[in-house]
Amino acid sequence: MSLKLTYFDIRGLAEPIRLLLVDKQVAFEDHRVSREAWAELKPKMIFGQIPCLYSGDEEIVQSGAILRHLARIHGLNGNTEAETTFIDMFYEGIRDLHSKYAHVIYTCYEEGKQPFIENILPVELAKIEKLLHTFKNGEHFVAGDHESYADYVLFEELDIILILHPTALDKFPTLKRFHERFAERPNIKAYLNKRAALNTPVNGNGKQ
Ligand SMILES: N[C@@H](CCC(=O)N[C@@H](CS)C(=O)NCC(=O)O)C(=O)O
Repeated sequence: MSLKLTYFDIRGLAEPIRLLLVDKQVAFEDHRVSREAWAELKPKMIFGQIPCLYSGDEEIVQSGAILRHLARIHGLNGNTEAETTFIDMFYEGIRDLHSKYAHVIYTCYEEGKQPFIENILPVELAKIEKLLHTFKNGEHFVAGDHESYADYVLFEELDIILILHPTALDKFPTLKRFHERFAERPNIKAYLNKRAALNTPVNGNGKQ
């Protein structure tokens, strides 16, 4: 089955999907559209937005749906209903933090960055760290012993938070260790090195 992931040449909402595919060594075309090409493509998209994963004849949009689709296929969606529910819950919690992050990045970076770092980030990270302790004390993966799609989302979120505020995880040792461990996974590490050389922007407006 041929796979093509269409998104802008930024990390944004596609990056956890790319990380999952790279880590699991799933071959895919990493199709990055320019703003000019996007004007033509937009009307053809189901919700007028990307990322879009083309899987054979199937066209899948909505980043969460893409992640869960891949998670079901590659065994990254938990082994029991309770695990799957926990993974989804964890994912949605990170999405909430990401919405707050994206609000600052896209609407009020200059005046909003510092208040976000001081007032919002510690509160949100504390909740996520607490939840990460649920299985195996957070020493392995979100769902305990085995990987899930939420790991890729958590890693990317922590990674971009560290760009915004390099000491953000200093008071959150479990999150910090998770981030360090995940970055050392061989396929992830190779991808991160390649990405660093390309200097892929984090967000669409150049703010990070
Ligand atoms: N809920 C969607 C949101 C997708 C979205 O906001 N995509 C943005 C890029 S991050 C986009 O396509 N922007 C261009 C546009 O709306 O014309 C998802 O999770 O995939």
